[in-house]
Amino acid sequence: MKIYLSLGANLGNRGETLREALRQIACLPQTALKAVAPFYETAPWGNQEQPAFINTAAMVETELSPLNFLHKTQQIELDLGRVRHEHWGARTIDIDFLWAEGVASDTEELKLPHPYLTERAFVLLPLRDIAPDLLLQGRAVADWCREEKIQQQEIHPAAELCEPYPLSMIACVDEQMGIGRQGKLLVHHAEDMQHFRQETLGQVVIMGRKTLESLPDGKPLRGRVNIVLSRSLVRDDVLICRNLAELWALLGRLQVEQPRRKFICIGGGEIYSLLLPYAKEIMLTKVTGKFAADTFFPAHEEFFEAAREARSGLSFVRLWRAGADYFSPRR
Ligand SMILES: Nc1ncnc2c1ncn2[C@@H]1O[C@H](COP(=O)(O)OP(=O)(O)OP(=O)(O)O)[C@@H](O)[C@H]1O
Ligand SMILES: Nc1nc2c(c(=O)[nH]1)N=C(CO)CN2
Repeated sequence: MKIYLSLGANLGNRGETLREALRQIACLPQTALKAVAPFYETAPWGNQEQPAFINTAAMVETELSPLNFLHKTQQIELDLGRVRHEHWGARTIDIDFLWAEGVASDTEELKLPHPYLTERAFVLLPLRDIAPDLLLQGRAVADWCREEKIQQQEIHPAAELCEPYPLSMIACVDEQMGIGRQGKLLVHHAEDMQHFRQETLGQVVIMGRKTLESLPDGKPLRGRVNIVLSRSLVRDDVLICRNLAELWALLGRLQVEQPRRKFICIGGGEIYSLLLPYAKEIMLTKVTGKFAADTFFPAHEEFFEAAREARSGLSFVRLWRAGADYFSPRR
């Protein structure tokens, strides 16, 4: 069954809370996350004495019953720290059911379609991004969005990543998943250098301090936006993020500037481990042999092999996170 959801947050790290909620929804049993709308910054509706919200919409396909699915999303709300609960008031996270295929319900616990579905721009505009033709009371979502009372409500694209898994990773590994020894790559393979260049050129690369220092002359990579995750580094030829919250804020701004750029993590070991939970794609170059590495690429059982190409004695493997094949329209 298809279910459309509305998600909102106006306390804490709003964007990351929404992405975490989406990741948890994508992991629910018998459920696939199929579409996620861009995130919007929205003025509070109802009680206006509260901070602005970030809102989005999502579509899942689930074999769970609507009530069972509702209980699961309520548990996710609790896990993400939703404590205070006043009607139409501030919240860390709110997950509302908007519409479920073939289901009408009018109990206290579950009202479907959602009673205010056609009243609120923060619900309708994200929904239009993923389901413009969905019929609500006989009218398409895109048509509802043209209503004057919807047009008057304050809502703007948010400078936020909307994809729950926004990152790619690229690495060259030996047979033991080793990536380096004593701060250096295990092998230098011209074909792999060419592949790395091709995959990263024009994109945004994210690395740790040690990886930056291991680049030729310790300089940033040309033709790419270089981001370094480091608590202490000070220099002005790269963008520096002190923690993940700063990284998400920076990537959100970069995505607004140029929506089609990829965010590619290029290492090293600690940064791969830190960022793997947010990756949807891994590009691994596999080298035959064992090179006594002291640094390794982390375990990644939640990924499956989507493509493989053998060239010049190397295997170029593309892995994809299971369940991360959702659609996310670009603005
Ligand atoms: N379509 C629905 N989606 C989510 N919760 C619903 C729905 N219909 C009824 N409920 C019930 O509403 C309660 C949650 O209400 P909540 O306080 O989140 O509403 P609200 O978000 O403040 O208001 P609104 O639903 O108008 O946005 C839960 O107990 C839930 O069982
Ligand atoms: N902009 C905006 N306003 C709201 C929201 C929300 O998600 N976005 N949720 C509310 C509780 O239902 C009340 N008001």
